[in-house]
Amino acid sequence: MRLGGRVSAAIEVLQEILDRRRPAAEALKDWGLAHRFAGSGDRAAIGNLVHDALRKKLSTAYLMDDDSPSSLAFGALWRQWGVSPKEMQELFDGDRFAPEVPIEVLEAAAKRDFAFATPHVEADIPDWCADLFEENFDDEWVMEASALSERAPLDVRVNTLKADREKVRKQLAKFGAKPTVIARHGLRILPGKGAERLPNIQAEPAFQKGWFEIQDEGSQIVADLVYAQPGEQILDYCAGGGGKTLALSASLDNKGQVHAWDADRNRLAPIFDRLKRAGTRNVQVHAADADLSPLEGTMDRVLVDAPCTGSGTWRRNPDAKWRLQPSALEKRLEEQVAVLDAASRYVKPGGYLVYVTCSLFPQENEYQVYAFGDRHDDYELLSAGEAWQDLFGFAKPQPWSGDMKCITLTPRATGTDGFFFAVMQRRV
Ligand SMILES: C[S@@+](CC[C@H](N)C(=O)[O-])C[C@H]1O[C@@H](n2cnc3c(N)ncnc32)[C@H](O)[C@@H]1O
Repeated sequence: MRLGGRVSAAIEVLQEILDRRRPAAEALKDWGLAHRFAGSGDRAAIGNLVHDALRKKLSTAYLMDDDSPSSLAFGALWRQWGVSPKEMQELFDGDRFAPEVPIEVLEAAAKRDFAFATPHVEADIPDWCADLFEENFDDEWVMEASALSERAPLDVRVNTLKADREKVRKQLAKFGAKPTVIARHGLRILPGKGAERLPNIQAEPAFQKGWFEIQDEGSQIVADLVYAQPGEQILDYCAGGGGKTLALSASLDNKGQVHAWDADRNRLAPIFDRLKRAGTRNVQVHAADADLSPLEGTMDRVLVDAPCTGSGTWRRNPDAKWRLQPSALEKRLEEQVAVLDAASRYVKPGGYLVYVTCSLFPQENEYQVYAFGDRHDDYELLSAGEAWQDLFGFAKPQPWSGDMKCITLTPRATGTDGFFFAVMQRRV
């Protein structure tokens, strides 16, 4: 397919997503099934254009003065892919599958700016989220939110049980992998531009051998900050697919034990293959209906990687940004209260309760931690700073912290997905 056909396809898929509120991944998959002639390069390019259009949906619609799928796709082509209207006309010339280039709209858009736009438009977030971002990031909130509308890199965590960073870097050097700036065992492959796709590194022998896992640098950092020490007993209470379980297990160097549990058995299912590939011998997976009572009051550390809105991951899931409703936030808040209270039972006196989200809303973060402290006077909120200094030093990019205790990672501050981290110690 030529560029024109790809743009037509992206418009068609965006129509499905916006009119029928379908998840982007589903709409793209269906398009691929219905157009089997399209090659993998075509599908990747169409996917890129759709995701880029969704990332900057509001700001592009504002500049184009139109929020139709066509304007969003052309706007993305112009603003994010760097194709000028004139180049579009040249590239589409003689392509019978190409849509007509809205030349006048694009020219008018190039003359407009955000001087009269409400800030959430420039920030590319739903209007009801603006106050939440402002509360978190003060007068930097628009820049912080905008950073969530860029493409995300592909990060991997080197599995120190089987390899070291240099060994894996050499294997992935052909994709431009470089050591992550903060995470100690990470490598980063930068996102491509335009139609370029990220490499399928899971097809690499090094992946099959368990030398690395795909994991955002922010997720690696918060797992490292749990500060699991060899010989300890750790409970990963919301283990999901086991991303952090695997990192914790590597921190323990197979000495001590990680107990992995999740309320949802389907989410836990992939963990078994991943553990096997990683060569971990110290993870005990507990079924969703297992009786965990024998673990009560015995864990050195309990990690609550809580269910949340995921607002810190909007770079990767731009359609989730527009689908999120206040009612979903309310539901997550209730779940977080329940999960923190339940998980705290397993911490031994003197042990640590770690609370993590991939949200950037203070309601899901600091507010939850402070409210937990009000309900449980046997817990004290500690500063994450010492562990940070010990693991990463202070010369690296620094996370946000409003209270000098809890920390928040963001694409703009730390170059990672958005994550919140807090640690509380149970009094002896
Ligand atoms: C952010 S995800 C976990 C991601 C995972 N830790 C990782 O690093 O790949 C949150 C998880 O919390 C689980 N969850 C939701 N409610 C829960 C509850 N009441 N108790 C335990 N887990 C719960 C969800 O099933 C989901 O897998």
